[in-house]
Parts: sequence; structure tokens; C-alpha cells
Amino acid sequence: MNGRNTRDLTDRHLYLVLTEEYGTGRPLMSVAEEAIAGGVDILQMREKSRPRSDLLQLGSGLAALCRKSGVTFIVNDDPFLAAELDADGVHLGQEDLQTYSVDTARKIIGKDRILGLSTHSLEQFRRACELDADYLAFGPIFPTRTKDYSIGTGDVAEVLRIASTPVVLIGGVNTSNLDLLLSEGASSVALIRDIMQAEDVASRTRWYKDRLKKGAGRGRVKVRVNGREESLPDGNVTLQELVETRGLVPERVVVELNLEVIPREHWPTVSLQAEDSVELVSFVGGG
Ligand SMILES: Cc1ncc(COP(=O)(O)OP(=O)(O)O)c(N)n1
Ligand SMILES: Cc1ncsc1CCOP(=O)(O)O
Ligand SMILES: [Mg+2]
Repeated sequence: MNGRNTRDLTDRHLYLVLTEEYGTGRPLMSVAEEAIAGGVDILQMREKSRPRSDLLQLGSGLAALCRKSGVTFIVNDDPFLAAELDADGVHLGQEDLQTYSVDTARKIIGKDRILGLSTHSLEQFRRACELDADYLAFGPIFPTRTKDYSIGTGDVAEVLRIASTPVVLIGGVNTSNLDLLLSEGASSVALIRDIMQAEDVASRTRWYKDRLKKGAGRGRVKVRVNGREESLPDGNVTLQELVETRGLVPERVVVELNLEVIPREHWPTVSLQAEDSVELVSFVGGG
């Protein structure tokens, strides 16, 4: 129990969810070392199909590495494993809660360890605020290959407003959409691929760390989307991001900006400005 990180995650903003399956074939320990060199704050071991003996071996290596580096170490899904590894905490999703209620998980990990929960809607988030959790993850915000749906950024500002614990945004976060989250007021994100698949994990991690430190505070502009006035971050939202954050399938959408149809190949480079009017016309696939 010596030297465990505290349950207070207020100053921990960058969270890497280590999942070997989504990496580039490098051992997780090496990825973890590089992420730590780049300044990651929290590491999670999320290995779904390894035998327990492997998890114990990998987990004790990661736990020791994190401990000596002052990085918070979280185990996914299994509070018993978290306790056995003397990890800093456990992360449970909505399905995991059917196996371990928050109260049960808390009894297993004890009062000094972190308990993090996944939430996927504003309603679920509201309910989770009543539970004994140390942080709440909200997502998947953007499309991600890990989950078969995404919820967009529409509720992020409200979630951050009502939160009583740190909030970690997860799902499809990348270097192009991070500013969008920051401008909604986000201060913490969790990622798998955009760090694990980076050619240089330490530099990519450092990029996120610096950007998170600079933080929110950009201005917002009013634009009309399908006739409805919305407030979006100034100069940060591209047409590509707008389409993705609405959960639309790009191949089935026509985008009109100020009455002009914008070809799909230009969406990533066209940013919305004040007073812009966008029409997103979605077609249902035919057979
Ligand atoms: C930080 C963080 N947020 C969300 C999750 C997802 O947990 P869950 O919904 O249980 O899905 P799996 O990761 O277990 O497939 C997470 N692991 N970490
Ligand atoms: C585990 C998890 N839970 C919600 S989204 C997600 C995956 C995040 O991975 P990526 O950053 O690669 O989209
Ligand atoms: Mg889970």
C-alpha cells in the first residue's frame, strides 16, 4: 500500500488506455515507458483476452513502473485484479456494473483506491454523479473502432457543468478534434489509438500534454446548422468534424455552406466562421 497515488485526480488530465490489440505490435511495457517519458498522467491496463497469469505478470510490471514514475495505474474491468496488483484503482463500465455494483467494487478495492465509471449519455452521467466514483468517463464522443456508436459533443458542456468529479472524455479523440473538446470546457481526455499507434509515442503524448495545459478559453461563434442557431468554437470546427460529431455517415451526406455545396475532399480544411449557415443533408442508403 506504500506510496499509492491519491484518489484526487484533479491535476491528472492525460489518460492512456493501454490495449495491445490496438497498438503497433510493440510490447505494452515499452509503450507505457514512452508515454511516461511524454508526461502521461494515468495509465490503464485494458487487456480483454489474456489469461489471469499473464495479467498478473504484465500488471505487476506496469504497477511498479507507474509507482516509480508517479503515474496513476488503473486496471480495467476487475476490482479483484486491481486490489491484487495493488493498483491505484479500477475502471468499470455499465456492463461491468452488472457483475460488481459500485458498493461491491468499493468493498473489494477499499477506500483508498480510485473507482472510475463509464457513462454514455447525459442521463447515465446524471445518475453516475450520485455514485461513489472518483472520476467519470463520458463517451464514445467521436467514432472509434472500439465501440459501434458515438454520442457526439452535444452534451459535453452540460456534463462538465453538472459534474461533481473529474470528467474524462473518451472515444476517437485525436490531434484534430482535441481543440473542439477543449473549447467545450474539457480538461481531461483518454485515448487508445492516437497515442498507441503514433510512430513516436513520447512526442505524441507530449503534444497532448502541452495542448491540455494550454487548455480551453477560445472564443465561440454563432452559426446556423440546419436552420438552428448553435454556438461553436471559433475557427476550430471543420465541416468534417461537424459531420462526424453529428454521428452522420460522411458518404451519405451532402454539405452546403452558405448555399454552396462543398465537396467531401474539402471538408477537413474548411472551418466554420461566425454567421455561417450549414445544411447537412443526409441520404438513406438504397438497395
Ligand atoms: C477511461 C475509460 N473510459 C471508458 C472505458 C470503457 O469501459 P467499458 O465501457 O467497460 O468498456 P471496455 O473498455 O471494458 O471495453 C475505459 N475502459 N476506460
Ligand atoms: C474503451 C473505450 N470506451 C469508450 S470509447 C473507447 C475506445 C477509445 O479508443 P480510441 O481512443 O482509439 O477511440
Ligand atoms: Mg469494461
